[in-house]
Amino acid sequence: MFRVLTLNNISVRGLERLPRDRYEVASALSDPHAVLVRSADMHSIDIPASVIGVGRAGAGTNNIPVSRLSARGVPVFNAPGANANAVKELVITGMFLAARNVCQAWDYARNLKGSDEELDVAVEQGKKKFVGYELPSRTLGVIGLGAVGVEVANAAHLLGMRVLGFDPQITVQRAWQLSSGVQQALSLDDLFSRCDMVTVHVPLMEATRGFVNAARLRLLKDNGVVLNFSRAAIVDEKAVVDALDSGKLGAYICDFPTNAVKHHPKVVALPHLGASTGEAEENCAIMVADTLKDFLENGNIRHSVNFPEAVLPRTVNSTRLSIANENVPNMVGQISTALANAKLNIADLLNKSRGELAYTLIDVDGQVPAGVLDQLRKIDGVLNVRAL
Ligand SMILES: NC(=O)C1=CN([C@@H]2O[C@H](COP(=O)(O)OP(=O)(O)OC[C@H]3O[C@@H](n4cnc5c(N)ncnc54)[C@H](O)[C@@H]3O)[C@@H](O)[C@H]2O)C=CC1
Ligand SMILES: O=C(O)C(=O)COP(=O)(O)O
Repeated sequence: MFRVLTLNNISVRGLERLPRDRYEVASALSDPHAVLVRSADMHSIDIPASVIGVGRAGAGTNNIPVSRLSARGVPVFNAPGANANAVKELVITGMFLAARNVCQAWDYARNLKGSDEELDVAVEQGKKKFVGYELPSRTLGVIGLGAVGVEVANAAHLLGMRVLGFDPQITVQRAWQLSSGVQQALSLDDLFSRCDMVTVHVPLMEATRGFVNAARLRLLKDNGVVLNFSRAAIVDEKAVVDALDSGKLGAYICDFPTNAVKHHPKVVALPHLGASTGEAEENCAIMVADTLKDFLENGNIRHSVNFPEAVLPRTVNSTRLSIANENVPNMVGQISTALANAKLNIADLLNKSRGELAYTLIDVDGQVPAGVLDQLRKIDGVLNVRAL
């Protein structure tokens, strides 16, 4: 029986993928094998030693202590692309909110007082304050061309905007998906200096923290717009408020209502709604539950942010060993020697590495005695051994 601890509400459609006869899933249980999480902060909690896998039903993993878990040989999984359409739709909504001053105009209208005839007069007088612009007259810069960024760039291009993209590590898969009408910016500064609107779709990490800063905002066209549906700290909020106050920025549209920005009249701050659609919640939960199940039951690794992709079909009449280890020389040699000394025959083997970590799946004919597993665990650099 596998025990799975949930730290956030996870869509039932996903949890249904973990059959009750083999899985106990609850928001409070002891010695869990795995954790399912959305945005709950795992940095501040003790993750029990029993945990062998963590699944993020979403994209960003900055709420998870990934390097601490890597050192324990624990893969962290996410659900790449599963909520990208939901985020794209809200980003495009945000562009319209900014271009047509929708929130400020709505606020004006709902606060009008008087008879309907008086309201008509106030409407006709007041509407000139909210004159907007149309998207095809503007240039959008998309920073980060991953699952969300590519969708946003393609949609904006279809709306008639000129679109520039910047992502030095774009994958071949995403480059294939990107509309050929999206032009490449050579650097962040190049992008900012050629755009009216900029939207960020990068993970929060040291390299991206505060990289929408005062110097870059100065490069943007006047009355520009910044959209941030990634993470609050990617944007230097003080610089944004200064730019809003000076008129350099016309609007900041974001998913993070911090005290620094939420009351500003030119800010629209939503309560982290990017992935909050029924469809996205289901997609993410299903994808991550399937991934976690295949890992727990077969040791296969897909969609991990710290481990290599490692998928090996199972051999009949064999025991599967999954071994997480440091990526150092002679690990496979030591592992296969230990198995040979125990007169165990290897039927199939897969060894993959990623950065400082490596992962080995081995199908061994017959049963593997517990003593052999203990020997494998004693090999210097081995982080985790399971027999499945
Ligand atoms: N508001 C919300 O509810 C949601 C927010 N997010 C946020 O959006 C982020 C992006 O999500 P996805 O597109 O699904 O992730 P992704 O991993 O598919 O794409 C991220 C892209 O950023 C690029 N990148 C990394 N560092 C960069 C840099 N310094 N400059 C330019 N590009 C860089 C990567 O090469 C990658 O292509 C997530 O990490 C998360 O923080 C994602 C989903 C929902
Ligand atoms: O997927 C992401 O990165 C998100 O930010 C969505 O977060 P959530 O699952 O809605 O708490």
